[in-house]
Amino acid sequence: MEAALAQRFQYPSWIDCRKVEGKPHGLLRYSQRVKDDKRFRVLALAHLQPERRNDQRRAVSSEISCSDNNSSALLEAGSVHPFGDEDLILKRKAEEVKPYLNGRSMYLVGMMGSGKTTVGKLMSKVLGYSFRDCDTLIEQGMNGTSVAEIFEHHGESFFRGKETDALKKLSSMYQVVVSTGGGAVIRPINWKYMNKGISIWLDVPLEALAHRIAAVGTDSRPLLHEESGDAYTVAYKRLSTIWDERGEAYTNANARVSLENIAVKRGYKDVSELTPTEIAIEVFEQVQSFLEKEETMEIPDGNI
Ligand SMILES: Nc1ncnc2c1ncn2[C@@H]1O[C@H](COP(=O)(O)OP(=O)(O)OP(=O)(O)O)[C@@H](O)[C@H]1O
Ligand SMILES: O=C(O)C1=C[C@@H](O)[C@@H](O)[C@H](O)C1
Repeated sequence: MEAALAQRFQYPSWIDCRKVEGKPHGLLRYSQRVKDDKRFRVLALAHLQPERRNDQRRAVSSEISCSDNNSSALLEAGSVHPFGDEDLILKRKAEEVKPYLNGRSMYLVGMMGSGKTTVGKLMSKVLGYSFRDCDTLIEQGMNGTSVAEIFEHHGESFFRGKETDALKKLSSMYQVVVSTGGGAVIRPINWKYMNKGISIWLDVPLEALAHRIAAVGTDSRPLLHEESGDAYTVAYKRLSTIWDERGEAYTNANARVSLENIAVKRGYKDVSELTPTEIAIEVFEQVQSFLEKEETMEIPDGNI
């Protein structure tokens, strides 16, 4: 019965065995002959249990085989967490990416409630970067006046000016993970500042955003605040209008992290199952892809 319920999935990929040596859990153990080949194809077959355990990881049984052009072998069969210890994976991912950042800061962009603060704090911790929240910086610069009060007493355009000033200041810093305000993407000048670092768009479905915002209330989010209606419906309607106005602007980011894509990749039923750590891992994956593309686009010296 359990076997019938189990989901089966495959994740074949080319890997460099120098990268997997010493991975935790002792799962990827290769013979010296295979190690000497350095690059080979690994096919991992895993059986996902449909239910999550308390520790938020899925227990699976797995078979890992590898092959090169001439031969193939079953390397390991046993029980494994396919995404392992997420905290450790996140730490390793950060260590992998960090040397290629050259100290550049990371700017998280996305709609209100997309997780920029939550994910950004995790990223800064594993990178050893500092974390800055652009809204908080604006509030501090106004002697603690809240964003909601700034909107109420001075209007949105005054706030946008302060937001640009804050981004300008942040752009002169290195090794910072910045959680930008949801509307930072609408002014082209802000991109000039964010482009000093690497920008990442957290792309979260509106339904999920509305659920999150309904759960915490709209008091601190003046653009979503309305008098009547049930919290989810009000948030969803306002988010839809805002999305129509600025959805396109988010695509200017250097990298996109789609929660729907991660959920599909991990075999989850929807994005609500994703933990902030899993999202942060994907952020580093997408940053890595961006850096690889950036490198191939660099013009070699002397060819200008
Ligand atoms: N992966 C997640 N799953 C469920 N809830 C989450 C997730 N990430 C963040 N949240 C929750 O959603 C809410 C918004 O998160 P957060 O403050 O990090 O978003 P934000 O993008 O910084 O929002 P804003 O731009 O409005 O300040 C918080 O209550 C947070 O706990
Ligand atoms: O989406 C927006 O326009 C905003 C998002 C918040 O982070 C704040 O910057 C402010 O409430 C405006």
